[in-house]
Amino acid sequence: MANQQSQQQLIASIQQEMQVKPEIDLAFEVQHRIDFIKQQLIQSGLTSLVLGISGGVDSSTCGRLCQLAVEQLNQDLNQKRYRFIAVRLPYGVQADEQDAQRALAFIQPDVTLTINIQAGADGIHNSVLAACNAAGLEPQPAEHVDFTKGNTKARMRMAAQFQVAGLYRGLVPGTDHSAENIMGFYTKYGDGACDLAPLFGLSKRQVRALAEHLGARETIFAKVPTADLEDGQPLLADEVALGVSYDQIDNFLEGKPVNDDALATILRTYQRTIHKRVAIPTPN
Ligand SMILES: Nc1ncnc2c1ncn2[C@@H]1O[C@H](COP(=O)(O)OP(=O)(O)OC[C@H]2O[C@@H]([n+]3cccc(C(=O)O)c3)[C@H](O)[C@@H]2O)[C@@H](O)[C@H]1O
Ligand SMILES: Nc1ncnc2c1ncn2[C@@H]1O[C@H](COP(=O)(O)OP(=O)(O)OP(=O)(O)O)[C@@H](O)[C@H]1O
Ligand SMILES: [Mg+2]
Repeated sequence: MANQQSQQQLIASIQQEMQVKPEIDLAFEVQHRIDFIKQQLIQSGLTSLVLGISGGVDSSTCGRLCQLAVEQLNQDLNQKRYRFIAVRLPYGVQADEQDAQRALAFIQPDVTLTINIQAGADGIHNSVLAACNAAGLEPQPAEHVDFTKGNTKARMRMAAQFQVAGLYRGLVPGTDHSAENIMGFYTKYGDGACDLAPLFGLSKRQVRALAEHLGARETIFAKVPTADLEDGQPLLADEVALGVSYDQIDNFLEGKPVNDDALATILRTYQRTIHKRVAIPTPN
């Protein structure tokens, strides 16, 4: 009984932290998030937004919101002061490149850059392995090596976006929403590193609904989510990696019924990833 009560309290506190509304007004959410982006840009004194566009629904939605934000700012000022820089960041040739091109066509960014992260990611990855080997550290299983290399790819994308932002007086938005945030399903200081997170407070299905409302085609708003980080498992679906469906995660966030297995996975994963959501620990 006491256990049940403490689990209910834990669920309620996570739901409160994630800030997802059970129902949303799409037009309101779109303008609210555009206003947030505009305000962050004005407050920073910077003039660009720089975001990686993968072809997935999260960056498509966030990218379109960014483009609309700079257009509104420029219109208000009656001059072209602000711009959105979309960045394609393939590792070599991306298997779903066509989706990325469709995303760019939907976003209509002011500027598009393509930066191949393969040389950078391979370079640091191979140097790390060589140094560990030279020091006599024990070799790790191939799958584990590939998994950690995947996080290096995400951090290489982060480095590229922040360098563009540094060069062109920009902010780097992140695409993390509450369904990823609750699961800590992002690379710490990789795609988790950003200056603002315009999609926070939305479940995955709400992000899809925003994309559809913004005029995205079904190929974009219904695309199967993938981090696509591992060499050995290209286009691995998030839901396979997570061991739970976004439908169940969204139900949890929106206060709707969730099955017992999904609930256990969500609570366990939330607790395992607390370190990603808190401030960096420091001694007192
Ligand atoms: N308890 C603890 N307290 C403080 N720090 C702790 C910690 N446990 C790990 N850490 C630190 O965190 C590191 C592990 O975190 P991290 O490097 O993020 O690695 P990790 O969480 O193990 O992996 C990232 C996961 O996010 C997924 N991902 C990444 C990027 C994008 C997307 C996407 O949806 O597109 C998904 C990826 O597929 C993978 O499943 C450890 O190496 C350690 O430095
Ligand atoms: N190949 C890539 N090119 C450019 N940016 C990328 C690439 N892969 C990942 N990113 C960046 O990292 C972010 C995190 O990836 P994530 O997979 O969570 O989002 P997504 O691909 O936009 O949507 P989904 O989660 O539905 O696949 C992306 O939103 C994007 O900003
Ligand atoms: Mg993706």
